[in-house]
Amino acid sequence: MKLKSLLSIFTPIQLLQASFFTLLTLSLTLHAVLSFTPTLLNPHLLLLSQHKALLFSFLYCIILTLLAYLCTRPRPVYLLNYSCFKPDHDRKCSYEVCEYFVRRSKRFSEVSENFMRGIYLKSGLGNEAYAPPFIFQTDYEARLRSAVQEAEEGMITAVDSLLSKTNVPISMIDTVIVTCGMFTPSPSLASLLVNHYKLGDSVKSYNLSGMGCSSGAAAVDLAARLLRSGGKTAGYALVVVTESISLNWYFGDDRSMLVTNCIFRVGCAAALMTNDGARRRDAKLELLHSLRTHHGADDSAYAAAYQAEDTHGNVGVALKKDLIRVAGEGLRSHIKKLAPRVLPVVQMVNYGYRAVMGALKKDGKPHVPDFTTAFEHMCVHTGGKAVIETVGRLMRLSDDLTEPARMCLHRFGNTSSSLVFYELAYFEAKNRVKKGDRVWMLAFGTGFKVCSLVWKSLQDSCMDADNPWMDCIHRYPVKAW
Ligand SMILES: CC(C)(COP(=O)(O)OP(=O)(O)OC[C@H]1O[C@@H](n2cnc3c(N)ncnc32)[C@H](O)[C@@H]1OP(=O)(O)O)[C@@H](O)C(=O)NCCC(=O)NCCSC(=O)CC(=O)O
Repeated sequence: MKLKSLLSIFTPIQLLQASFFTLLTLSLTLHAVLSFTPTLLNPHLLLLSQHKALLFSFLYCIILTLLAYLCTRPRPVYLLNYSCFKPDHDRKCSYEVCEYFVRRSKRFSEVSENFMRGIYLKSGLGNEAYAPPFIFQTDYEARLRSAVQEAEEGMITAVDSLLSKTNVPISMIDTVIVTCGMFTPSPSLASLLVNHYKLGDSVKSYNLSGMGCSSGAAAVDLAARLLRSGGKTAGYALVVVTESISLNWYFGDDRSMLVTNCIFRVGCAAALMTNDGARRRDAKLELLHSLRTHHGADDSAYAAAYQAEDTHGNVGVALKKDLIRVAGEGLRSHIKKLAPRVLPVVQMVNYGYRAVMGALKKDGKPHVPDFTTAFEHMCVHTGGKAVIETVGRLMRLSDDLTEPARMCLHRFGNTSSSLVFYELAYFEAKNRVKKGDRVWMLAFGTGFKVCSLVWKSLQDSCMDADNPWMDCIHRYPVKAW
């Protein structure tokens, strides 16, 4: 660690110059030693003296390789901590609340009411996921005000909680990234945070939108890239992953759009990331890999989840039935890229061998490597019952491995891009994460994107006081479907 921080003071050119100088000094020293040593007394030195050119080239290569490794190795990025928003108890959206809202709003046909009831009952959602504030208003009208309220409540609560846990002064935050897929007010939600916390004028803010449920992973990836490119100075990036579903409630009769109403619920997570090596001992996780694959060049993948107007002009997000196939295809191609980065050598060799044999036999059955050898914990995308089932089937994951995803869907619904943090919180609430464990977060997003974050745990986890599972973890796991 000390050597690394010492080396980071120099530019690569200076390091190269230093390596030449070291080589020259070494050569001269060795030459002097060999010239003055009685060769008969030391046969090893005699051998070296006869192959000086070889020896020096060898030494030179070693030094250069070492320097190249140290210069190009990405700076570690840590997740200091994170917080998940848990709305008030009275925002719980039970079956009765849904039924009451749907009937009283008088905005749906009887056929649509029956369809939503059927989907809701089969969805895997329990009675405790949270609805947006407007559902509890008497006029049942979603307005800009309620959408801002929904986003603001989640962001401020999660960030307040995070800052009090991490003891990082506001003044140290130099980057703010907010991701919110479907709601883009002006000024942006990132600016809302800058204003609320009175952040300094040098803060860099980024506001991502329209990127679907994988944008939480994309925001973490962006934060890591910014922190790594920031040179030697220690930086702190606040990443807020939220969604505001108020203005995206669909009032119409298109079935694929009605599915959205049934599974999306309120959620938000805030994470503080840093490249400050001095905070390593306080950090929860270190980011080992991030991988994003975009499958939007394919028309059916692009259209799998799509915001549009229905035939009567009502705006909604259609979750096409084809989404499940698209997610499976995307995942297959994603893990081909992920495998070489994370799998142990033995698994990789086995995977390569099976892939070659499969291609020779042309049996059309792609071999899926055993990712349980690469990760101790998996936060599988909680996009919906069928999404979890597809990931489990495709990757041959046991029910134990998809348990956190199923429980997350049951307790919080599809909270969009923040869902992987709710899953991490589940692992922590169950005290399952130990120091050194590797955690895989896998998220899908409209577009169609597949994103992976691979973390290493830096400490044995325990349940933080603000863990969203705090008051209910004793009841989980339950049978969700
Ligand atoms: C909706 C479900 C809970 C339904 O559960 P089941 O599979 O048990 O039910 P089922 O297949 O019998 O379907 C019940 C009825 O609903 C219809 N149905 C199901 N899915 C439909 C859809 N997407 N569009 C239109 N109709 C649909 C079926 O045809 C059937 O109608 P009939 O009875 O008439 O035959 C599940 O299919 C599911 O989880 N789907 C995936 C949801 C999804 O797309 N999630 C991704 C969110 S997007 C995301 O996470 C990423 C992002 O936003 O970026």
